[in-house]
Parts: sequence; structure tokens; C-alpha cells
Amino acid sequence: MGSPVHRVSMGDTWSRQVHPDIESERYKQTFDVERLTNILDGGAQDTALRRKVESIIHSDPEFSLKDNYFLTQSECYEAAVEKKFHLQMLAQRQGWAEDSREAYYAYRTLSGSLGFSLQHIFLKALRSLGSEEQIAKWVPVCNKFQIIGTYAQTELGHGTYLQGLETEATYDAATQEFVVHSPTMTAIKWWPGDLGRSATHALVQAQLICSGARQGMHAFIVPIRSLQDHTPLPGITVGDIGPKMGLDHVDNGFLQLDHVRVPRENMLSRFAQVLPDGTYIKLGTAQSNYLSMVVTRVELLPGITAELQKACVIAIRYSIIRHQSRLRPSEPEAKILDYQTQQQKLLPQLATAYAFHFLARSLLEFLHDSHDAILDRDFSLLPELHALSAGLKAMVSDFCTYGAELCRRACGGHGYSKLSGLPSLVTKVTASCTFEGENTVLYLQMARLTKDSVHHIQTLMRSGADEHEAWNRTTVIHLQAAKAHCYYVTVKSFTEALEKLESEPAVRQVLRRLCDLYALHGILTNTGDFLHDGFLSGAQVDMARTAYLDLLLLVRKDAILLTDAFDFTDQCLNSALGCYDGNVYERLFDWAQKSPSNTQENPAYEKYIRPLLQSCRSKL
Ligand SMILES: CCCCCCCCCCCCC/C=C/C(=O)SCCNC(=O)CCNC(=O)[C@H](O)C(C)(C)COP(=O)(O)OP(=O)(O)OC[C@H]1O[C@@H](n2cnc3c(N)ncnc32)[C@H](O)[C@@H]1OP(=O)(O)O
Ligand SMILES: Cc1cc2nc3c(=O)[nH]c(=O)nc-3n(C[C@H](O)[C@H](O)[C@H](O)COP(=O)(O)OP(=O)(O)OC[C@H]3O[C@@H](n4cnc5c(N)ncnc54)[C@H](O)[C@@H]3O)c2cc1C
Repeated sequence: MGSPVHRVSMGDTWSRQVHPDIESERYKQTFDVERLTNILDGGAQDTALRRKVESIIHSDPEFSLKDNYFLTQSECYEAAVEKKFHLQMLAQRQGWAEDSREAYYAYRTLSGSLGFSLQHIFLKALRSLGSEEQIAKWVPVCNKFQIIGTYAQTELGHGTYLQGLETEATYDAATQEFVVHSPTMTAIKWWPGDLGRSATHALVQAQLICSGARQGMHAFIVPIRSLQDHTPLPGITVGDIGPKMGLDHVDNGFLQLDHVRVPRENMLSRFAQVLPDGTYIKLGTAQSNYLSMVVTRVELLPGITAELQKACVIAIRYSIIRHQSRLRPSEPEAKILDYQTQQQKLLPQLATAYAFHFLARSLLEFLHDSHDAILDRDFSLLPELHALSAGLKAMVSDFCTYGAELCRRACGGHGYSKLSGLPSLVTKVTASCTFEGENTVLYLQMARLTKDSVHHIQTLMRSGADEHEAWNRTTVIHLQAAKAHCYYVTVKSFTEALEKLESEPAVRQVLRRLCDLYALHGILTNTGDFLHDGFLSGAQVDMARTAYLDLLLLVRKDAILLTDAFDFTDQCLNSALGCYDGNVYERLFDWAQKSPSNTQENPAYEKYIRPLLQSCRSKL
């Protein structure tokens, strides 16, 4: 097992003793936790490298997150930019390239607290949509942070319907430039991350107009702020869209373009070109310029899944420490994880967190196998990749949001405290249900692939409905079908991952239980469909439920070890409830003292409380 010292935050005096309740859960090891960590990382060397990167970061006070819960929105933003700055300096000193394993582990460690997260998406879009020459020109300046990029696609009036985007890029052959313009209020770019105060360049998705025709959505690199003094460039109106539900560290912004001119070379031209005379050359399909969204949806999956993993670690460790009520009057108060209802809340979420780990790995492999072919304009795999990435991004973000909130509620009052780490985790993962494609819309993209086979559709069309009406009147059914298909794909990928673990019988057995728990959870939360379609009888549902409840007891025994295997450090979790040593109450009390309201004069006392008390006292 990894060195416990590595995980425990050494700043607090009582953190050197592991709480006996949690220590006792680690004695009975039915499998080698370190081996499971290695499997999750992709090998023992990856684990060692990850821990090395984490150790370097945690030893640097510049990366400490301990005060994050007490910052204002503006302080959150500044702290995120400061950490990004220091991480960039550290990466340069250490020789960690932007797309290296070290950089990936650094982001995993500091997830949710770093600025300029859109630089990655700007780079992804560049690599997917740019020509080799454009990649050679722009990627190095991005990696060296000589520019800060954002991805500006969504507008005030449109986010989902890309064909409805209003921003225009009109080609001027006389000057060989594009004139990029926001023709209406609803065309103003709205939401792009890092746009509000940080970005110097935007990858603007706009309707290309050339050769007298509208050619659809294309990507343009538009400078928006001066590299000398960061002021908006001519024709640019830019700012922050205001407070959000979460992600306070991200300056989501707006961008209004007033006939901004950019050189012809700034249109990303892997899948389309505009010649100097304005001739339009199509090299891809109508949706080629959507490729960067496909790539991002796939590459977001590990980060979204990690949020559910962290929520499970926090809630399950807390559920071992928290004693509440008695299982038998004669016994002491029980660990709340010994209640079947608490197991039923948390353990299927733990199973889901593992299932999605293997799902994400499988889809990333498919992306890596198909991406080069697509870049070479072989689009044969793109429809399947699009459908899978759309449906699975929707499911993973939906389920991780639901699961993280369930974990938060399972911690009672302390789950409502920011010091638990859960509220900010829930608001962060909630955003992933919307960004990179609103989930309902993405599920329906997957459903499109199966639409002709749906009997409802044909019945409606035979009764006179046209295909568009028939589609809309069956989208609820299609949504269900898409969700069911995504669930099936997840069980399949988990099962295939288990088949590769023949040499690890103990680990394989504990993961098999999680796979079965995940599959049975899917059946038991949808028994109506299984009964309605005759796939299961009532008696078989009873058997499934019995097996499910038995599995809860088996998985409960390994729960702490399964959370330890994710190997998140205390600093990364930043949770008073989820620390490795289990000293919850000491941390809650200690951290609460850091609240500024405990160290400052009460601003309301002199103005309101004292006069109020005095006025009431005088009446007594
Ligand atoms: C908890 C988080 C932790 C993570 C840690 C890291 C955080 C990092 C920071 C993350 C910050 C987030 C940044 C967010 C960025 C954004 O949000 S960018 C904006 C995202 N916007 C969208 O995704 C828009 C969604 N809309 C669409 O994709 C399309 O409009 C549509 C809904 C798919 C409709 O497409 P459209 O062409 O308009 O019409 P259709 O008729 O539906 O499709 C026509 C055919 O095209 C095919 N197709 C559609 N999309 C694609 C695609 N992407 N790739 C390939 N093919 C596509 C579609 O299947 C149709 O094909 P046929 O059926 O054969 O005609
Ligand atoms: C935190 C955050 C960060 C973001 N970052 C960026 C960024 O960096 N760059 C960027 O360009 N954008 C960004 N976005 C915007 C994001 O991509 C859009 O919000 C998203 O694509 C959804 O579009 P919308 O907001 O217009 O919602 P809408 O599409 O208006 O959705 C509203 C409702 O309408 C429904 N609906 C819409 N179309 C259909 C349909 N065809 N069929 C059935 N139902 C439909 C949806 O299901 C939903 O219930 C961000 C958003 C958030 C929340």
C-alpha cells in the first residue's frame, strides 16, 4: 500500500494518528489496494510518476488550497490565475510538456482550482481543425503562454443549434481578410471560459460568407486583447457575464465584435479553405468543424468521473467515522455505513465511479484509434464516434452530478458545509451537464443513429405525420433508448476490462462485484421497462433485488479500501470530512476557525444588533 504519510496532510497535530474506526476498516485487506491503484493508473510506473508530481506540488505552498473556501469570487479567480502561473513556471523548470503525463497529473491534483482551463480546449480545436502550418504556428505560442486562448462558440441567442449561430465572417478578397462581426445582440458570444478577464485570443466559431454564399460554421483565430497592455483591441467589447452557480475561479465572459478584421490565414483550414480570390474549397463534411467538440467530450470524461470518485471517497470515509443512532438498543451508536439505506445510497455510486473509469479508458482508446484517420479526412468512423461521445458525455455527466449530490446529502449537515468539499464539487460537476453540449440534445444525437428502427416513428408516419413531427413526438422514447444503450455500453466496457485481469484474481473479484452491483442497479432503477418489454418476470426482479442487497453487504466490507485505491491526496480532496486519517471533527473545528467572520469585528453589531437589543430591552 502507498506510504500513508504521503496522503496525510501533516499540517495538523492530531493528523498523525489514524482514527481507529477507519484504521480497523483497513486491516482486513481482501485485495492488494496498491495493485488496484496501479491498474487505475495504467501501471506501477504511472502510479510512481503521479505520486512524484503530487509530492512536488504539495510541497510548494503556492499550490495550497486550504484557504479556498473563504475567498470571494474575485479572490477565487486571482488565486486560480496565480496557481496557473506558478504551475507554468514549475512545468518549465521540470521540463513537463503541455500534453505530458506530468502535466496531466498536475491538473488532476489541482483540478478545479487552476485558471486558463480553456487554453486546453483552444489547443484541442487548433489540433483538430487547423492545417499543419497553422498548428506549427499557433501551438508553440500557446504552450509558452505567449497568448491565452479561449473557445468562443456559444452566443446569447444560441448554444445548441449551431446552424443558428449569427456571428459572421465575411471574406474581403481586396484585402485578403475576414471581417468578423456580431450583427445582432443575440450574436454576442456568451459563456466562453477565460474570456471575461484573461484571454488574449479567441477561437471564434462563425458563419463563413464567401463567394456570395453562407458556407456554415467555421473557426477563426481572433486577437481580442493587446499583448502589450491587455486592453481590448479595436472593435472588441469584452467582459465578464457575472456570478454563476459555481466555478467561481473561471471568468466566463462575453465578446461583441464590430467588424474586426483578421488575415485569411486565421481561418482554421484542415477541412475547408478560402483561396486569395475568395474561392471556397470544401475538404471535409458539413460537420467537420464540429470535430473539436467530439474530442473534448471524450477527453472530459476522466475529469468528470474523478469528481464522482472524490465524492465517494469523502462520503464513504465520513460514513465510517460518523456514528448515529443504534442498530440494536443494547449496542453503541452504529457507523452510518452499517445502515442498509446508507449502503444503497453510496455503494452503487462507488460502482458507477469505477465503471466510468473503464468506460472513459475504452472511449479514449477508440478516439485515439480513429482521430488520425479523421484528420486525414477519412470520416468513416466519425458518425459512431460522434454518437458515442455525445451519448456517453451526457450519461457520465448526468450520473456523476446525481451521484455527487447523493454523496453530499448522505453526509447530513456537514455535507452542506463547504469545508466538506462536496458543495463546490457538486456545482462544478453540474456544469458538465451543460457545457460541451446540453445533455438532452446529446442523448438525442445518439438516438438518431437508431431512429429508423423505432417502431413508434414508422407507425406515426403511416398515420400521416411527416418525419420531423414523428421524430419530435417520439423523442421521449428515443431519449430512454439512448440512456439504456449508454448503460449497456458501460456494463460491456466494465466486463471487457475485467476479462483482462486474469492475473489479478483478488482485484478482479472485488471489481466483478462492483460491475454486478452497477448492472443490477441499472435493472432495479428501471424494472418497469424490463417488465413492460418482457425481458424479466416479477420473480426474476425479486432475484435481482436479493442479489443486489447481498452485494451491498459484500462491497461494504471493501468500501474504504476501494476508495483508498483512487489514491487522492488529502490536499487534492480538500475536505474536512474525507481525510485519509478520518479525524473529521478536529478538522471541522480547526478549519472553521479560519473563517474570516471568526477573526473580524461583527460589522452588523454596532449598526443594527446593539440598537435592536437596546430598543427591545427598554420595552421589557
Ligand atoms: C466536472 C468538470 C471537470 C472537468 C475537468 C476539466 C475542466 C476543463 C474545463 C471545461 C470547460 C468547458 C468548456 C466548454 C465549452 C463549450 O461548451 S463549447 C460549446 C459546446 N457546444 C455544443 O456542444 C453545441 C451542441 N450542438 C451541436 O453539437 C449541434 O448543434 C447538434 C445538436 C449536434 C446539431 O447538429 P446540426 O448539424 O446542427 O444538425 P443535425 O441535423 O443534428 O446534425 C446533422 C448531421 O451532423 C451529424 N453531427 C452532428 N454533430 C456532429 C459532430 N459533433 N461530429 C460529427 N457529426 C455530427 C449528425 O449526426 C447528423 O448526421 P446525419 O444524421 O448523418 O445527417
Ligand atoms: C459553466 C459553463 C461553461 C461554458 N463554457 C463555454 C465555452 O468555453 N465556450 C462556449 O462556446 N460555450 C460555453 N458554454 C456554453 C454551453 O456550451 C451551452 O450553454 C450549451 O451548449 C447549451 O446551449 P444553451 O445554453 O443555448 O442551451 P439551450 O440549447 O438553449 O438549452 C435549453 C433547453 O432547451 C433544450 N433544447 C435545445 N435544443 C433542443 C433540441 N433540438 N431538442 C430538444 N431539446 C432541446 C435543452 O435540452 C435544454 O433543456 C458554457 C456553459 C457553461 C454552463
